[in-house]
Amino acid sequence: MRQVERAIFDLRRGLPVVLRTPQEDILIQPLEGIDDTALAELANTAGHAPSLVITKHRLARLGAIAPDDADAVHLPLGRHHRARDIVAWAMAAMAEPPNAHAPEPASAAETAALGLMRRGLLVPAALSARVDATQREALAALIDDGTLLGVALDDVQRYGEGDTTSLKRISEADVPLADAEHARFVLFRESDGLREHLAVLVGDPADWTDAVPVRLHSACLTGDLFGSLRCDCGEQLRTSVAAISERGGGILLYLAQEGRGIGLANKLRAYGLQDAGLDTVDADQVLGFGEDERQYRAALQMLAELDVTRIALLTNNPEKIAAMSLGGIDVVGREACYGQLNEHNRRYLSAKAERAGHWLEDLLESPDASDRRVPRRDTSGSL
Ligand SMILES: Nc1nc2c(ncn2[C@@H]2O[C@H](COP(=O)(O)OP(=O)(O)OP(=O)(O)O)[C@@H](O)[C@H]2O)c(=O)[nH]1
Ligand SMILES: [Zn+2]
Repeated sequence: MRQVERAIFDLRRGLPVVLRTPQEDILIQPLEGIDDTALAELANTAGHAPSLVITKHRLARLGAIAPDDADAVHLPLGRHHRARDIVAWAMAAMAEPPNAHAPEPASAAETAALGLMRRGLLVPAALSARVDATQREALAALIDDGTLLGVALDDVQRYGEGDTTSLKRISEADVPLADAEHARFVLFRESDGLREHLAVLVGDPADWTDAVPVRLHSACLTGDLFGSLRCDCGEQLRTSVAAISERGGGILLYLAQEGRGIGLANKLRAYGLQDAGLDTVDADQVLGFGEDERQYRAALQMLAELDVTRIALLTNNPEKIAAMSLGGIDVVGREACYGQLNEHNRRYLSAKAERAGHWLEDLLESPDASDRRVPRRDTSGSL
């Protein structure tokens, strides 16, 4: 599995990697940062022009449908195609590849490669080239001398299942907070080392109520740390810690899911697209992402490790409740958790309500949004 982790790092550096099957070798290169030289080199190493691999979300954005509901498709390219155009076809708002309406389902290797790129927080779009028989020996030499990394497709497909991303409890300490003086931070690391998540334990677990108040908070560097007005995250973070403390203690899970799981680099790209007129869901789709790429496996593992099985969630997001329930957690209560509405985040919050079904009506319809900042007991709804 370490080869797979190395492959993610090579892809993040913009380097091609070779996915190997008993029948063939496939060269994969992320589209981010590609230029004409790299494009020509890829074609020469493989012995022919590559294809462009994009997700079904990107294809939908181009107005086409993936055959057989495939997760990804590939579009053959010619040697005359330029890197700049190909990059635009994969991730610009208004650019359409010439053959978008005749996509072929991506091969297993191509689909697996996009999975690695997501794990590496890259735009899920790649160049792929099946290595020609005439080039196989030369390619094997490049792998042998360390120029290229070769990874078995089998390993890539098994990666991410089970053990590779299971959490280890690494370290912990008391960290008194302005909103909860009695707080303890417990850090967990995914076993491949790529992501770290925090459990912030508020109060003394012995005093917690039977249904432990829990907030699942997805990281938002811009909002949590800098107080960005584009979203409501920073205020949700602070008010939920205060609310948990007021309710006798509980847990805030700070999840490494920046940008709904697409990463900070892509969130900033998505912000650029939103400034050009798209809403938060469409902007992510332009980049090839689904409307919410988050998974809650880490949260479930942390709750299990902390021996918590019954919770009251502070959230406006029905998906979080569904994810916990599906994972075997008894969600016995739900409480709203609002930030403050302002002219910069109104559109974002409206899109969350309208497109993703978040329960934000009270906030969006409030004549004076500022009275909605602190989550209150009386807003708790039945499930
Ligand atoms: N892709 C993308 N992510 C965004 C955008 N604005 C905020 N985010 C991210 O959205 C996530 C918000 O997470 P949470 O605060 O857990 O919120 P939520 O899903 O709205 O659910 P609740 O707050 O629990 O109701 C964070 O990871 C932010 O970084 C955006 O415009 N695009
Ligand atoms: Zn935010």
